[in-house]
Amino acid sequence: MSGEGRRPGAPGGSGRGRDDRRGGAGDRGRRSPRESADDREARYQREERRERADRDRRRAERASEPPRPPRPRVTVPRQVAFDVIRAVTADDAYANLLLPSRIAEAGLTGRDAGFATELAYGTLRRLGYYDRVIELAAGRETDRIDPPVLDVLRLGAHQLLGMDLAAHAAVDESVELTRAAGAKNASGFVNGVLRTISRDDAATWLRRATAHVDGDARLAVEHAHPEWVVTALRAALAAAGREEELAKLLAADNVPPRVNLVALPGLAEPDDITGGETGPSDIAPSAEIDGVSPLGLVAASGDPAAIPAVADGRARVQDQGSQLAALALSRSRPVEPGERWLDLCAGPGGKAALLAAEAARTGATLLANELIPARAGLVRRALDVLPEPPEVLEGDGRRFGAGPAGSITGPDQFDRILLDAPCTGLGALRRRPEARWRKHPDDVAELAALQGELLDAAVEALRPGGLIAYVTCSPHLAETREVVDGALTRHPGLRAVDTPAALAPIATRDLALTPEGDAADTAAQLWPHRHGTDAMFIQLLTRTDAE
Ligand SMILES: C[S@@+](CC[C@H](N)C(=O)[O-])C[C@H]1O[C@@H](n2cnc3c(N)ncnc32)[C@H](O)[C@@H]1O
Repeated sequence: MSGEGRRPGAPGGSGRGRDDRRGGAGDRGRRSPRESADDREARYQREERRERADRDRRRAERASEPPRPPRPRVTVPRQVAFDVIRAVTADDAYANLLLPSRIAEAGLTGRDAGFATELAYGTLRRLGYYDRVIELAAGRETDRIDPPVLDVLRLGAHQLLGMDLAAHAAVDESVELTRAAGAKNASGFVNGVLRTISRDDAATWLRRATAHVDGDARLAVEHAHPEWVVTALRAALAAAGREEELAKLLAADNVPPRVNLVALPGLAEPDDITGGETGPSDIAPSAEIDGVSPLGLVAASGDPAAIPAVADGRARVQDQGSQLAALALSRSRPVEPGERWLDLCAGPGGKAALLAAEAARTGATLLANELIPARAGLVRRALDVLPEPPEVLEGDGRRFGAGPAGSITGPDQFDRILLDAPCTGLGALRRRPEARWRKHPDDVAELAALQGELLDAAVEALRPGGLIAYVTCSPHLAETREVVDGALTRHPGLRAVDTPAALAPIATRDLALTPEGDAADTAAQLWPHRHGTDAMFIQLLTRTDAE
């Protein structure tokens, strides 16, 4: 029979018999001893049809099954965020400097870039709070957890409690991250701790973390600030008659600021920037006029760096509190042609650029000084957009005035001096997510001493009748009012100028700087929760005598 020759498995063919191959299981392949060759062939065909049908059914079943969950891999935004957090906690990197370059290297854009940013910034901002939750969930102190594993847990805790992401994605990817970070043997621990955290909601964990804690210690846990910072902010608010606003201030520190822009006078007008100029990005970048500075805008869509005026340096990203600080110096009294201005601590040059533009349009001359050469380079770059960029000196600001031998300018040289002093930056915690955990109370005393010496140099370099703006992006009293009080005591000819009154006609709205009934307060303290700015402190001072 022709069929037998073609089918290797058929009896009498070249291969083994079918029954042998099947091991004789079941009915299939069983034949009666008296089966004819035709019957056998028919049976083979039946079996073959049945086998084919079975195969097709199995294939169809496989196709209709829900896809098996792929082995969780770490998504790129999570990996980028973890790498940044690691660099911050292990190598003291600055997240705001590192993250943009890591996002660009990973090719993240749009929502993915925003996701990586929220993961990294949100985790770093609330680091102290997440550590408290991790201790409760793990039943051990965080300093007994391997640092890379602790960072995985912090990132996981933020996804569960700060971002409300799906627990399985947050937990599974954290376990993968643990392996990728070379801590494979801790993956069970990470899984267990994060599953414990995921069993309760954010409000429950907050209640647990703040149980038996009161006062500033409680606010510190609740708003993820070190306790000493809470206490310092309470004192600063109290000095401005606003102690009851402490919780609002702490909450504002945890909200990323809007991107504020300044239009440099004489080079760009705020109206030009809102006027539909389009750049190369897919979402047309735009900005709208808003905020407390007359030169200020707020980025509304797209990448602000792609706004043409920003791309060519005529407009800059700058906090509007910083804008008001520079304008308090340049606009609070008329400028006499030929005035000499000094920016004593200019790096990286944000306020110097604004002052240089103001000087250029009023006939004054600006000199900028910066201690750190690399930062002096940034100042030069910031000033490059001006037709005649001001000179930038490199050196210690304490060399100005009639200071020690080596004084470079002698006394009574300048009509206006900006002293935007090196400080703790406790007023800019919104934009530097890890900063609050890096500062130490000891930093304050050291900086306050330097601030006092720089202010002495500024007083000596100021001509009688001239104007100083003493500015810090910290509201800490030891860096603000106490430095000013010290200088007023040391320099009998120095007078505090009513700074709230000076700012009133400059700002776009009533800043309500002076607390009710305190007409004697000459300082201006801005606040994130009240003004949408960093907590800039501004004190104008003048010399009434020839010292
Ligand atoms: C708060 S920042 C100034 C910010 C700047 N005004 C701006 O708007 O971009 C203080 C600067 O003072 C510099 N600095 C620190 N000690 C200094 C000193 N002894 N003399 C001069 N500059 C100093 C720091 O390097 C830093 O660049």
